[in-house]
Amino acid sequence: MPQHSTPKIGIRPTIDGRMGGVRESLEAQTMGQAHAVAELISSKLFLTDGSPVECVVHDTCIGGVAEAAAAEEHFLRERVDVSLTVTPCWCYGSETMDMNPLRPKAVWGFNGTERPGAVYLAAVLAGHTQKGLPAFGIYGRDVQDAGDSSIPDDVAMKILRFARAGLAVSQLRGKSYLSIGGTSMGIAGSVVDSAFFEQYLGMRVEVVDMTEVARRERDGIFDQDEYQRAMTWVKENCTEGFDANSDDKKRSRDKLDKEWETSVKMALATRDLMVGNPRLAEMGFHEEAQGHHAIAAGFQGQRQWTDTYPNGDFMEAILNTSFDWNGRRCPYMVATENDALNAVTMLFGHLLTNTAQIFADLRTYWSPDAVQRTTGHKLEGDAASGLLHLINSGPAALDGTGEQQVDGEPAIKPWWQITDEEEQACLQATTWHPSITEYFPGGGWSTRYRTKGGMPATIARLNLVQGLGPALQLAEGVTVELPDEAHDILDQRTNPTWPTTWFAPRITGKGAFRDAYNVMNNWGANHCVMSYGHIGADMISLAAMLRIPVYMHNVSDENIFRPSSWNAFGTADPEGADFRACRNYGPLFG
Ligand SMILES: C[C@H](O)[C@@H](O)[C@@H](O)C(=O)CO
Ligand SMILES: [Mn+2]
Repeated sequence: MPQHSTPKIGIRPTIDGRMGGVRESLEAQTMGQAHAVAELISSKLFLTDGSPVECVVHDTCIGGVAEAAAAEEHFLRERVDVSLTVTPCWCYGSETMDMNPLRPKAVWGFNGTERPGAVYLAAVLAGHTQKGLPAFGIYGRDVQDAGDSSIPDDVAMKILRFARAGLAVSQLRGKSYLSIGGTSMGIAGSVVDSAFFEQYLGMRVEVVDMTEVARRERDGIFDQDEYQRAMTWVKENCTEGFDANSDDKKRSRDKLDKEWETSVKMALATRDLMVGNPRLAEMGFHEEAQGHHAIAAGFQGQRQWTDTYPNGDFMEAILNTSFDWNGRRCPYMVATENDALNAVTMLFGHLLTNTAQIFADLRTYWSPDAVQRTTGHKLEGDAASGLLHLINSGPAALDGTGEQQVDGEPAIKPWWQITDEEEQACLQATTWHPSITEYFPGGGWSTRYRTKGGMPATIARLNLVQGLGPALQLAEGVTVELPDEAHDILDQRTNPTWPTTWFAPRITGKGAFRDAYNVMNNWGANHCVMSYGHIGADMISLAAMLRIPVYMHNVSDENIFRPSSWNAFGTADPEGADFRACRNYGPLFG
């Protein structure tokens, strides 16, 4: 099996190059600042496999171009895909700067006045702006004393936001999106655009026909032992719920049992197609064992597959979840209906948080009046402006039940922080139902749950706009729990065999956030992704690194952190400036 390296963050301590007093007096402080930043990042940030993020501090301070070149060679050897330059003092701007065009970069200039770190920061950022190499500038609000080795909170917040976004870029780069099948029911997001993946994400698109999944099922090309274990686990942990089909559309028990078997095999086959499996090599399937190096995938399903075979609901739901019969593990990002643009949005959310993502249709905006008319319930508090109904067959991770906890509140956690009890609670809050035969003639098992209320969450969507390119939209808000009776009335109007999340966007009174109706009305497609937490600001930093403008968000101005050159495209209207800056720079890998 091929081996792959993990991305690292490079720390560049830059220094005033004048020897004979100035440089020597600053060496210890500059190196100390670099190590403090490395320590901050490695103690707070983790890769998706749960390992702490490694930082590479260049072994010498960088006082001029020879040392800058040595740092670059060092970073290329170590797979440093993200760089953070730190300094407390004046340094020679264009001689010390990181000029690698693909590497997201930031500069922290110490806010002190004994030595002019902020003057260097401004000078080097001017260089970055002038040369078309955007860099994030970090300048603490309050002056620190020369000997102060601490990292102020506002600086730490920006360092971590930059690092999270930069690591997301580096984890995308070089990977594949695996399109299993083609376009589903005319959904534009599943018209997979290779050029977008290549130019904006540094990824490639791999395509396999859905018949490959059928072949693996037919010929038993999956780990047979694992399959047995998975079936036992499913019988113990996946509780069957009601069959919502009319009597003439109900499928026989024998057929339903076979659908379970196929569903589990589909999960094994899809995962192996994405990331490979050494067990397949032991069985003689050496090519299959390698997989497609996919960090995300999509399964067309509807209609050609689902008209004949069980749908992808179990496969998508379980792969997107943070655990299965093998215990807790990193969730795979698998989009239903092969909606590649939602898959990318899931990837953004996942790489920024290490958590499972909720893929959903944005089915309905329920106004307070409509809810009151149909249920008698009055929406109040977070829901006063109305609710968005997130629901879809299949791919919403079981983590979306909200049965994990942070500080006693419903949450979705990185897979390595989830406890046995929380895993069990997610499974128990979920029931599995025979899919609706009229929609899915080939059958399959759909998940049903109801997300707990009170979770801070962000919904997002990447759209492709002809003539403009990609554009991201997002809305921070909170999940809402309706009283049982009201929930049931609204749920029964839809497909009650699918998971439901009631989401209330945070209303700002401005633009698309005048009210919840306008959030729905301005959504760019049929799908969205819900991520745990308020991650809009992190998404905005990530989008800027990739030169993807964000056209609708409710993140407050103080939390927006983009490369400093964005300011030169206009400061009064940051949303408009973002479009101009992204257009000016063009796609990162294009
Ligand atoms: C069953 C239906 O075809 C649904 O899958 C459909 O409404 C969608 O999810 C569209 O995104
Ligand atoms: Mn859908």
